[in-house]
Amino acid sequence: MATYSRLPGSVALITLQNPPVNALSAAVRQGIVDTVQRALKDPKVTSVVICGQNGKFCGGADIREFAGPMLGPPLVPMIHAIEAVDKPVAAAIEGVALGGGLELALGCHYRIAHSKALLGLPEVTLGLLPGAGGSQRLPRLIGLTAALDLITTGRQHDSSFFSSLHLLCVCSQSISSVCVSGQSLDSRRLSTLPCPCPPDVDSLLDKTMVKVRQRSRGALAPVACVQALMAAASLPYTQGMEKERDLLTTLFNSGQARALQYAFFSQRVVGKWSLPSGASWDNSAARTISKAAVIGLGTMGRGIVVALALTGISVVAVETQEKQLAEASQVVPAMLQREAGRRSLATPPGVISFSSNLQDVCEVELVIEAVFEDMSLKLQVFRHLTSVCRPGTLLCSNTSGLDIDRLAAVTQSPGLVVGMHFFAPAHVMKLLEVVYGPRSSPEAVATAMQLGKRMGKVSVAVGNCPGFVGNRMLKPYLEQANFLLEEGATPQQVDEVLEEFGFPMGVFRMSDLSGLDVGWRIRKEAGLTGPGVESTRTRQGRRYSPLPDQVCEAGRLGQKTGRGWYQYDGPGGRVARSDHWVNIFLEAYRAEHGLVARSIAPEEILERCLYALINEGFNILQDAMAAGPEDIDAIYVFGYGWPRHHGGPMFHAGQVGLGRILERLQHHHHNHPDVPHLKPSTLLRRLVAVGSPPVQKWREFINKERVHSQL
Ligand SMILES: CC/C=C\CC(=O)SCCNC(=O)CCNC(=O)[C@H](O)C(C)(C)COP(=O)(O)OP(=O)(O)OC[C@H]1O[C@@H](n2cnc3c(N)ncnc32)[C@H](O)[C@@H]1OP(=O)(O)O
Repeated sequence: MATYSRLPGSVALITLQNPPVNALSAAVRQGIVDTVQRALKDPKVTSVVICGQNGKFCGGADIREFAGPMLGPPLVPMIHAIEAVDKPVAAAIEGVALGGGLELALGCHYRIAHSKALLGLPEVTLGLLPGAGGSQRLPRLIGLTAALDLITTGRQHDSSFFSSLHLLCVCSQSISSVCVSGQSLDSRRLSTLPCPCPPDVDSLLDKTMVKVRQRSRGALAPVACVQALMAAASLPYTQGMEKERDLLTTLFNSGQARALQYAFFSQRVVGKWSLPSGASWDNSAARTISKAAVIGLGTMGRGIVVALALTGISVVAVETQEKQLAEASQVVPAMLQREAGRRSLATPPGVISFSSNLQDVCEVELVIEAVFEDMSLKLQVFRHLTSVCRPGTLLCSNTSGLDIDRLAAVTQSPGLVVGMHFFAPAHVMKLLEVVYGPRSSPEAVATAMQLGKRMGKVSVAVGNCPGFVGNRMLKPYLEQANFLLEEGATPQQVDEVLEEFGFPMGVFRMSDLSGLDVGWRIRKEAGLTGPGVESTRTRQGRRYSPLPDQVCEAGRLGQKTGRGWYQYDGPGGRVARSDHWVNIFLEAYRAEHGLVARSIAPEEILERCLYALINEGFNILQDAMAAGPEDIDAIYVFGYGWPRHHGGPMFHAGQVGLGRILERLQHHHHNHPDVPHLKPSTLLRRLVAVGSPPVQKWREFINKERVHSQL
């Protein structure tokens, strides 16, 4: 709703009230319409100020309402009516003015903001465009070039940025009242202004279109944003608004908008974590960490040190190899400085001290071990840590899939051990898997989750199983990609299909980037390859492709060696080019194993890779290793490049139709009975059997099934 009050004198104050962010729900819109009318009718009122309750102007349209029928007064005519009134209306912005909130402010005649306010038009991130006149008013105020950047990226900025664009005036005190009166409003109605465009407007629009298409392949909203701004640049306001409306309608009805809105809420759902034990975010206290240590200063360790220091935590960075330590003590401060500059931090970074002595961690509150991915080495480190650290120190491992419980077992306080699985580069990537074992205490999980949040990560609590959630699902995906090569595909064909779907990189390019030796080592440890293992295509009772092992044996470890599934311009090169060697190698491999290459349709490539991955997601939910589909989807969107406009693998499954996924998995499993990952999971079957409920209902269904022991 919106409340109305008359300040002493002649100013009417309208306050938006819809906690927590004063989103423009039907009730708020109705409140605005009513209170503006009241201000207009009151002869004593000469000007109007619109503000938001609790120090927040407005977080935009109420996203939760998008799923239901449209109720209450629509935004566009409401804002238009405000712009048309003949008493001056000012938006007094504190906290946030985002999306529809900023569009409302753009309909006002004046905008004044607190210096710390955050403004932006993030609709594109929800699969929409600023469809309440924002795409037409903003470029008229700040010019086409700046508006294109803001609207197509959805970036948010503080008020000093916007005041430099003459969008608002900034004040440094809390806003209690603003009064503007006595001036002509003609030039304050943005819809009546021309749109300032650069001389090479067509080239600007073309270049932006190419850029947005490259940035998020297959995403509709950024393209629609550019089209709306083209209209602003070339058409009168009224026709521009018609274009805006048509584009918005198309976006609203697209699956992409639903997927992106789901992604918005899943990011928030995962913060409200719960464990099978009943411990959860609202009943578990977290410790505040001010001093931490990182053990191992390879690529991951260095990134973790920077991520911690950026939050103001003092870090003891330990590396026992002198050469590595010397290199890290040069590189890490530079990384920190660069990242701190990029983020223009409010908190000064924490102090980093480098050491080669594990003893130096004795005073810290939390340790993150990031040594080489080798269980015996990690066990040795944990035994040492438990003897040198103060009782009560939290011991975390950055393992990407090893058993947290085995590490906990060698410590004096297994309850204080959790996994903190970062993604490379650790100071940049948003995802953090917080891995709890059966003995991890709620306090340890809560602390790791909160620390992740402080570092700006999307932290997801996951159970302790090989590969946890992300890498466990990646395994069947990689496996299918290798099988497809055996059957006749090339790495480029597979990658193109996945990139067309929206992944920034296909599976083979991604493997080359990460280093092919990572998986090779894991397969050796699992006894799947290496000296003494017979070179067959069935190992440990299931189909196995030795292709990636043989590529490694040829010394091709990916980008770092300049050769992998592709060739690069020397070691460390980044541009992947197809390699004749790979084609000859694949032909020889097929001939050796009596395989006849067939032409494989893109649909089969996509289905086998994605549905095998999705099927493992269902197994993970069934095993209670993730609390709900949102957890899996957040992991894939923030850590594995899953295109956000497809919501995440589990959401995508719902959009494709669970019945269809089941039917295709059955089909592929029938053709490849020796591939257990293609066998449809029990949970998927159960969901189809009860009529394929929407993804938002799965959590409840799984919990019920578990109670009745159906899973
Ligand atoms: C016709 C088309 C015209 C207009 C279209 C739009 O306006 S679309 C909406 C555009 N606005 C946004 O995209 C802003 C989304 N919100 C945010 O970015 C952040 O929530 C915000 C406002 C910066 C606050 O961040 P903070 O970290 O402080 O809180 P949090 O994100 O956890 O949010 C708190 C709870 O508020 C819910 N929420 C936030 N924004 C909206 C919204 N616009 N509509 C509905 N609900 C919103 C959020 O889900 C949290 O609720 P919870 O129950 O805890 O999940």
